[in-house]
Amino acid sequence: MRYIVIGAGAVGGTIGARLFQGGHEVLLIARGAHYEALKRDGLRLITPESSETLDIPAADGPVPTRDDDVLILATKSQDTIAALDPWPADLPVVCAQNGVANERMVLRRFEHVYGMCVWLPAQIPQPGVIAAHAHPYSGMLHVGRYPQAVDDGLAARIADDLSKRGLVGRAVPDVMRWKYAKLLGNLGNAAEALLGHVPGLPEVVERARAEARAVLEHAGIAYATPEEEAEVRGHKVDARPIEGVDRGGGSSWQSLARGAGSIEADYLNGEIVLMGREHGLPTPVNETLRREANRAAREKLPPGSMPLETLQALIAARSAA
Ligand SMILES: NC(=O)C1=CN([C@@H]2O[C@H](COP(=O)(O)OP(=O)(O)OC[C@H]3O[C@@H](n4cnc5c(N)ncnc54)[C@H](OP(=O)(O)O)[C@@H]3O)[C@@H](O)[C@H]2O)C=CC1
Ligand SMILES: CC(C)(CO)C(=O)C(=O)O
Repeated sequence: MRYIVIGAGAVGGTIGARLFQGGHEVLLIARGAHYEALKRDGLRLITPESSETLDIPAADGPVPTRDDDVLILATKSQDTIAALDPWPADLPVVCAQNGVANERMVLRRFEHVYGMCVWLPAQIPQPGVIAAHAHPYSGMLHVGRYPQAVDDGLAARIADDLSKRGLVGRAVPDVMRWKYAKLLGNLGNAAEALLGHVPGLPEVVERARAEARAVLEHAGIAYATPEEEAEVRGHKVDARPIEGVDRGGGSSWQSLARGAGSIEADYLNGEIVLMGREHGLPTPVNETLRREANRAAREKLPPGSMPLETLQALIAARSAA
């Protein structure tokens, strides 16, 4: 089996590197300066304990495919459709992304779709370099068929392959339940990106999560419980410092820091806004975070550019509207 990692950035680069170290055939798909560096110098994987350069094949677009290829999609959600467009629809696709919208988007064109719940803090400190901040495992990955559990053996095989080196893979029958739980966590991404690490951040994040829990409950959507998540916490897949690498924040923070011009908020806070609208529930906190994060990305503002009081006032105005 060959793993083709589409969007070999922070998450895709780590997964590709760990699979490659585990002895699997891997092809990284990247673009721009990151692709040029991967092609020229190989992928440098830095962890809290080690730094290793890996000579993993890379391409900057689609290649002739084989029957035993598996596509691991690791772009931001807003890039899902464009990134998959050139690839043949008969290949299995694993959505190694946050949010809960990608699998359904992908299922429109691809028949064999798998979700992956990604607990894996990482970043691209410079082109060609991936910093994987958790240790001793770089991450924990729950994987399962979407929309329903079909025991075709592939999820179990992928979980085994991931577990060979530096990652914990788990095949599960209910991957979206895990992804909804992770979505609750990622509602803090936009707030962190907008505010930076100010003392008022946890309170804003908790308000966004409380709003989301009410929406999920109303919609009858189950998500993994904190008790179930204990195994994830047990593997300590939270970010640790790496000497010489500054990890300012999570993936949305990184989008602003890079001046990427887009951010994933429509698929994180925006998912709660969408469900709130479908079920007639107000979601002013998530709505404000979604809108303001998009504006900050569009205007290429750096992380932490919004004062807490400004955000609180915008949320209050939205709540009163
Ligand atoms: N970073 C983290 O710690 C974590 C991230 N996640 C989730 O994982 C997913 C990926 O995030 P992350 O790894 O941070 O994102 P990154 O931006 O680091 O990596 C995504 C990569 O995909 C590239 N890309 C986008 N479109 C294409 C395309 N059409 N062809 C080739 N390459 C493409 C991007 O290039 P370019 O920069 O040019 O756009 C970028 O290099 C997101 O859903 C995120 O929420 C989950 C857990 C932790
Ligand atoms: C949980 C967290 C913050 C881990 O890095 C993440 O999922 C992200 O950065 O998007």
